[in-house]
Amino acid sequence: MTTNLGPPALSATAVRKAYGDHEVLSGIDLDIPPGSVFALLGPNGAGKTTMVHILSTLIRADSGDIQVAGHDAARAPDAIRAAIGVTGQFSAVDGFLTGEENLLLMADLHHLPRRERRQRATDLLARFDLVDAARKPAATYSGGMRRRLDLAMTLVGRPRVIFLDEPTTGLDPRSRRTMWDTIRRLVTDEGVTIFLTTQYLDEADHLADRIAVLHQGTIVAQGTAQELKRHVGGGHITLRFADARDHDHAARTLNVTSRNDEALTLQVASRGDIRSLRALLDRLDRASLTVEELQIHTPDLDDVFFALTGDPTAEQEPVR
Ligand SMILES: Nc1ncnc2c1ncn2[C@@H]1O[C@H](COP(=O)(O)OP(=O)(O)OP(=O)(O)O)[C@@H](O)[C@H]1O
Repeated sequence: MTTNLGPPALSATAVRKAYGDHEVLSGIDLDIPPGSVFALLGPNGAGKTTMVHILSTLIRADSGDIQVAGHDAARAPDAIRAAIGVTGQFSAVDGFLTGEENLLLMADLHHLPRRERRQRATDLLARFDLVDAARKPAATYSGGMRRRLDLAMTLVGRPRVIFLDEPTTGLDPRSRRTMWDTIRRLVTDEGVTIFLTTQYLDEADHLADRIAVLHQGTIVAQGTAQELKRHVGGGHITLRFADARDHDHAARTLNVTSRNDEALTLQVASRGDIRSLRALLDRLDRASLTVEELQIHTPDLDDVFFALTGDPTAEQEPVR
């Protein structure tokens, strides 16, 4: 849910970064409202990690303007660092320490007062469902518990913007769902802004209010999951006929995108909405053609991703 209060939590204008003559980011613009989840999607090597490193002030862009949590990256990188949390693929969890000790250590690093430090650790252990494991070494934790502890440690400093670099890579489906719920709760309960990079399209679909697809250094599409799916197309209806004559007649009557004479199927481009479905069925009725089976394929983020990042067979249409 986008609460859209005040100025953006994060904005980038014309951000460029090159390593030698390899331009990794060629003019990136982003505008992320507070209290929302933003997902940056892109194939390997697209520049996602570079973008996160620039936004979190770990490295500097060659040019462009960046504002995070109201601070300018060039003028006040320390203020940005104080306002953000970053959990990456390399976790900050120390396996020799217990979950509680890891949190207390983090509280010390943030110079929390003595009483507050213990209270914060206790609250976070409860919130991240780690109370039973609090006194056990983190090395004994499952992958999902470790990720939750890592995220809890990030929250010790009460960040306003959190960068999550592939937060569920390597987790089993149930742990991924728990992690998704945890991330969404952070946004609804505390109004933090999440900047997520992921290689999982369903993760972006499930979590993100807005998604940007990064490809070869530029953002080739940006919008809600629904907007991206609508613009890219790729939806179709598959019709299966019992009778070869009906199949052939329908193939000549309808505007088909492909036909299979063995399976007696036809594919018709469609967004899968009720109006176009009714129009299709009316046409079949008027021609007295009997359809044995009908399947609707609505475009998913896979279609979007492949259309934009290089499946040569996919339909392509620029999106903004
Ligand atoms: N320090 C560096 N020096 C030279 N080239 C670099 C450096 N860091 C990144 N690159 C190059 O920049 C490109 C983008 O890398 P980046 O890690 O940002 O991509 P990514 O989208 O995060 O990919 P992945 O999902 O594989 O992590 C790659 O071609 C990479 O080789």
